[in-house]
Amino acid sequence: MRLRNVSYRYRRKAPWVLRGVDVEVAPGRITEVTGANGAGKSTLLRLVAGLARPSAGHIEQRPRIVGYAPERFPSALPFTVQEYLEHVCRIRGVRVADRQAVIGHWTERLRCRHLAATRIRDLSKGSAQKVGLIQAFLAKPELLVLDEPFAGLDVAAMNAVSAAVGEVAAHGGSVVVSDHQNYLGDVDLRQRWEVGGGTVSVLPASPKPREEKQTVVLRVRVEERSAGVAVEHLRELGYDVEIGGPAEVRK
Ligand SMILES: Nc1ncnc2c1ncn2[C@@H]1O[C@H](COP(=O)(O)OP(=O)(O)OP(=O)(O)O)[C@@H](O)[C@H]1O
Repeated sequence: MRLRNVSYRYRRKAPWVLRGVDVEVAPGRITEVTGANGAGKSTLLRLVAGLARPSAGHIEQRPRIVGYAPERFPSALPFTVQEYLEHVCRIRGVRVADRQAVIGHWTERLRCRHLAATRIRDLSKGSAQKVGLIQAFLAKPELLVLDEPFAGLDVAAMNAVSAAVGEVAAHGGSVVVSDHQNYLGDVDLRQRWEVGGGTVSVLPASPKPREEKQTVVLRVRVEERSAGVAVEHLRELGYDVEIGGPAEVRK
């Protein structure tokens, strides 16, 4: 997908937010978008996702299935979480037979399955943010556009989102994400777009220095029959998991 000489302003005669942007989004690549407040990052992401049309220039070869999560999820929606996600599955063409499994997978992964019957307007800010992210992942996006996805999330959810972003790219999807918290540090970033002064500069993503993180080892005891599920969840959250045999567990 390519943005060719794209310019954007919100109204005729309003100041240009972006001028002559020429950038490419390649399959399997994660692009991090940075820039000061008000530089035009959200505007650029909406153009990439197809939610705004360029005032000049054009966008070619946008993938068909686009997942987009806005910076602030519109939490006044009159649905429960389950109703909303079913609705999204319907409009995104997720097969009827797969819908419950897909919704279950993502709500489990982001630890909000227990909120299925809660009305979206009654969710906490972080939980609403999770639902906003889940709807972007539901239909296996070929292009995933996330605007500050980590704002307001707890650490487990941040790890889960970071891992899910890596998976979309590993399956050949393109990902464009603004992340001023630098939380995407552990995924394989390929390029960075710096938005400023109405233009977008393409920079190689400087590999983030891997900090020596302090780690601790936790022993988690689970029933043998639940072990597979527990290991799967922990690995999805990005934790290193070693499996001890029954003798070791009983100690
Ligand atoms: N709906 C709108 N109508 C008119 N102007 C807008 C609208 N949305 C954004 N703008 C203007 O466009 C410019 C870029 O805004 P944008 O939200 O894209 O920046 P941003 O880099 O995402 O900022 P932040 O880091 O604060 O989220 C700003 O000057 C903003 O005031």
